[in-house]
Amino acid sequence: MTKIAILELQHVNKKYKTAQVIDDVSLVIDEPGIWALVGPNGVGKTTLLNGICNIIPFNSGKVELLGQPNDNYTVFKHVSFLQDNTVLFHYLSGYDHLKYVCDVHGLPKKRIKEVAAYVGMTGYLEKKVGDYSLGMKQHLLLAISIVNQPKLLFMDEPLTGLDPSSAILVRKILLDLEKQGTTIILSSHNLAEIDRVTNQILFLKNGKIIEVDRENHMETHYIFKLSDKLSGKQLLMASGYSIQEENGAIKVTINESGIDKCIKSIQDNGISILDIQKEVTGSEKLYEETFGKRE
Ligand SMILES: Nc1ncnc2c1ncn2[C@@H]1O[C@H](COP(=O)(O)OP(=O)(O)OP(=O)(O)O)[C@@H](O)[C@H]1O
Repeated sequence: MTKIAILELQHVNKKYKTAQVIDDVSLVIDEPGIWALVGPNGVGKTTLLNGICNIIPFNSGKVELLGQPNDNYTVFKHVSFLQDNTVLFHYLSGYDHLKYVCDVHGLPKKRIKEVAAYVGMTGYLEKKVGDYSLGMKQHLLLAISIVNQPKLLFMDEPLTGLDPSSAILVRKILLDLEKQGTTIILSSHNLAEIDRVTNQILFLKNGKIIEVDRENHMETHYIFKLSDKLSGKQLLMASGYSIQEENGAIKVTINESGIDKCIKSIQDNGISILDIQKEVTGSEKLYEETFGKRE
């Protein structure tokens, strides 16, 4: 039996007047997971997502979502798209928006409060959207896009206007959804957040998709807080580890496979590890290699 792709693009094109924004793009995603769609301002990320979700027509080419053509609207029972906040109605409350979407999907009313609590917007659910801040609108957009527990979720800049704690919450929600089997394709300029949620990046450049598996390019760092920073630093340097000092902690750049040995060598020298945090980086370097340095 042939496997049904989660998302399949066949030779899609989009031209605005003379500008070929999407140029003969083909892509198959057939494993669940999170993909980041990345590229400089104006490169065509929103155009691509809008075309995929049939908000605007491509000039040519074919799109299939969960094995169905994207003009078969029944597929949108399982596919959601978090667009920018211009899709919201200022004279309606968050509750009104969610009620409408629940009615469309045939979901019970209790789902409204459930999803509002999950995205942290219970406190302003009844307020009119016209009185929402940018971040509050973003929470509502997120609630709308996940209320139906989609199998495939497109997100255009889901982190816009979010304070750090909201960004952390969104990260948790993305990882929860991924665990539940939702495939997420999100456009974002926030490379540090992307590093925290996925290895899989789709760069958009000159109308073409460049697929990158960051696994081969990522760097793993462990940030140690030690009982004796100076001795720890000397020990790690003498053992040949690549280290940096950062806010009173020592950051060691090391493969995951080498971390146990590193921890043991610190402890064997009588130094206590007070805290240890893992950080993965890599997409910024790849971005610069693909598009040049950001100003
Ligand atoms: N309706 C339209 N008519 C004409 N040109 C358009 C239209 N919509 C977008 N464009 C142009 O297409 C290009 C891609 O725009 P798009 O909004 O898709 O980029 P983006 O990668 O999402 O940008 P950003 O990161 O700034 O959100 C831009 O040059 C933009 O000016």
